[in-house]
Amino acid sequence: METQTQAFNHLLPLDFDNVSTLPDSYAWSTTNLPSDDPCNCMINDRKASLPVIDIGEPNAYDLVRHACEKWGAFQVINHGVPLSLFREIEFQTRQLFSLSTDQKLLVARPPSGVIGYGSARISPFYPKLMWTEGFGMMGSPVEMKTLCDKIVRIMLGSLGLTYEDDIKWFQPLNGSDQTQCMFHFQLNSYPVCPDPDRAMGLAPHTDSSLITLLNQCNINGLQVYQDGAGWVSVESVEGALVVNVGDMMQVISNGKFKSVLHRAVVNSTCHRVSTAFFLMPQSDVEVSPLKKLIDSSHPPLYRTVTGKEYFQLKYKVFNKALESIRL
Ligand SMILES: C=C1C[C@]23C[C@@]1(O)CC[C@H]2[C@@]12CCC[C@@](C)(C(=O)O1)[C@H]2[C@@H]3C(=O)O
Ligand SMILES: O=C(O)CCC(=O)C(=O)O
Ligand SMILES: [Fe+2]
Repeated sequence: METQTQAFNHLLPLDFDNVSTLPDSYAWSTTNLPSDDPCNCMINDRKASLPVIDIGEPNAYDLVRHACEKWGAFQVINHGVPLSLFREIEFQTRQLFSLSTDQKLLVARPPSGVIGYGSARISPFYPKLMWTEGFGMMGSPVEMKTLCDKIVRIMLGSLGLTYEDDIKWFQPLNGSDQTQCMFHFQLNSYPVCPDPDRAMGLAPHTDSSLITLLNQCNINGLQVYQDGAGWVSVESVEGALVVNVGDMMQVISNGKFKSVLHRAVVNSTCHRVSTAFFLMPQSDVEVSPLKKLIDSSHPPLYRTVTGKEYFQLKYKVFNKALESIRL
């Protein structure tokens, strides 16, 4: 049973600025754990490169499809989002996290909320605390909405689908009032860590989104899990965005595209920040495998679920959420 203090710890991050040794509550184990145990923070030095795809290229459809089937993620370039926007977002993110803890706690995220300052929402599912602090908000710059529109269009197109014909609820992302998508914008901060090999930035998880656009801000830390290879570092590419396949995309693609298991590790030399845009269905939207992907030899793998129902499930059974809606 969690003590009140433990429960409280899950909510509010440490004041990382005044810590010279890793507190035990933040010390993860690398010994006597299987390599694929989510609590094993062992950093292997395996390098495999996530595909870097120019979405302006004619063969982008095939490259995106292969990456989503094999990795559940890829890096995108020639995406049309100005570098100046990335730099401005990163500057403001660093300004925010450089505020004093008291100031940041003025906008603390409520225990079951998603908006505001606090520790990762997935903290309660792990025995140790994570070396991170985050700030969540709703909404997103129009450039990111447009890019999501482009990327989802390519992902669906690679399966012979279009969102106009096949996902009624996914309307053009240019502000049309029928759209039933929502955007969660997450800022992540990973302060310099005194003992990074025994700490965890953001523990293994899949995103609940359709897709997530992640900017590593030119400092490595993201790792994706690949069967057979284990944890693989994603080399940060200047100006590129990482595209994660989320749980909702695994559902609508009827399992063709895999929601990528990923985590973030920390370092002892620089304060890393990352920014992530989550493209989500609205709470009342019914999400299910797309009809054109179902036939006599490809039955639906998941039952219909609303956005709200899935998020509630995710924060109840966590990494068993997709399994729990399996048909
Ligand atoms: C829109 C969402 C995705 C998210 C849960 C949330 O409702 C708001 C916070 C999001 C975030 C950001 C950091 C990683 C993550 C796993 C988490 O703990 O909170 C994601 C959640 C998710 O994708 O399930
Ligand atoms: O900081 C990172 O590289 C990963 C962040 C992440 O996975 C998330 O915000 O969902
Ligand atoms: Fe994530």
